[in-house]
Amino acid sequence: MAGIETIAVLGGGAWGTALALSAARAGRSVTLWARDPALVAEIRSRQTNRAYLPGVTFDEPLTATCDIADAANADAILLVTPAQTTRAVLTPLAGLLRPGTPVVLCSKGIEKGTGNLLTDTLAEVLPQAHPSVLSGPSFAADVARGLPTAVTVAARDGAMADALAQALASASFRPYASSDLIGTQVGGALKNVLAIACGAVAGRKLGASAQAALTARGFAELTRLGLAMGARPETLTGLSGLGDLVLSCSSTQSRNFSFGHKLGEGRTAEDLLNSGEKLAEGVFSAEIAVELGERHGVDLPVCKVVSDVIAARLTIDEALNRLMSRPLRREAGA
Ligand SMILES: NC(=O)c1ccc[n+]([C@@H]2O[C@H](COP(=O)([O-])OP(=O)(O)OC[C@H]3O[C@@H](n4cnc5c(N)ncnc54)[C@H](O)[C@@H]3O)[C@@H](O)[C@H]2O)c1
Ligand SMILES: O=P(O)(O)OC[C@H](O)CO
Repeated sequence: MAGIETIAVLGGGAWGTALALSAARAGRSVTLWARDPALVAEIRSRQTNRAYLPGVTFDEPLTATCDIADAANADAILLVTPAQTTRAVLTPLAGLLRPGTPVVLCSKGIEKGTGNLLTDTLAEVLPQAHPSVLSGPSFAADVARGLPTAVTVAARDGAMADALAQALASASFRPYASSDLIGTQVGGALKNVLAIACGAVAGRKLGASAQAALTARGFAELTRLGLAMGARPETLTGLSGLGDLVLSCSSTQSRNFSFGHKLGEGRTAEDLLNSGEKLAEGVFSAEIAVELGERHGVDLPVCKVVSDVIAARLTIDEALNRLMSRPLRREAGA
């Protein structure tokens, strides 16, 4: 397999910019596509992205463009826009992408309306692409600053996953290759929903014991759904599953945890969404995760209460009562 030298990153937000910087540090030639001409101008003139990565000056030069056609000929494309925009962002590449080009989905979510994992959407829009996923415990601000990070990079074909890991690896960024596309995506999508639940527990001041219990029971949900959908157990206990769950369920740096924290303090989801809160993917994935669970015959009680709280069908206290009054059961057979 030929080496991956040129990389196009689609998405000029926090994670897209951080991954572009990280790939440049790894020695790749990187083009960042963003839809906002003002941001592209800022990157070209100042090598900064002050709105999404305040305080970070790029240590490696990035080429920026507003024309998505400039991305089509790269050896690999990283898609890093919000999960619900995946279809719209990929569609213009349909007639441009060379067969076999790896498209690495770096967003974490499930497509509303279809219940698709993002690789299913990719297969519908760009069937010629080689489907790949990057996920794991990694805050954009940490990666942008070159703090040590490890992630999972999965591709349909293990040799492609190895090539992508090789291309993205640097002294501070360590990808582990995998061929489990399903497991890698289920972990990233569900941890966002579960982080909202843990944030709400913290915001409602229910205690560290409750937060740990919810993290563990959340992991049981993530595992049940992942296995029912065909994930490998070792992926679910790896970086993109348990690793990312632990990070997001314990840190106020997580936007999903932070969103939940504000719910716990009494704000409503509608109010938060209307007041320009930062992107919290779990808000959009919660309901569809519950639907996926129903489709696969899997019970997801924590995701269900998160979905109900977001839709204002339940208060935080009612959610707690619902979880605590469920019939007792054996832990292993849950
Ligand atoms: N920020 C992180 O630490 C982090 C880490 C890992 C994964 N992720 C995932 O990466 C994805 C993106 O997150 P982010 O942190 O970069 O979000 P962000 O809010 O910082 O940036 C999102 C970017 O997407 C752009 N965008 C929105 N809609 C678009 C559209 N229709 N077409 C083109 N561009 C559009 C916005 O202008 C913005 O530049 C999410 O799925 C998130 O879960 C984020
Ligand atoms: O800020 P969050 O909650 O979107 O989390 C960012 C990353 O997904 C953490 O791995």
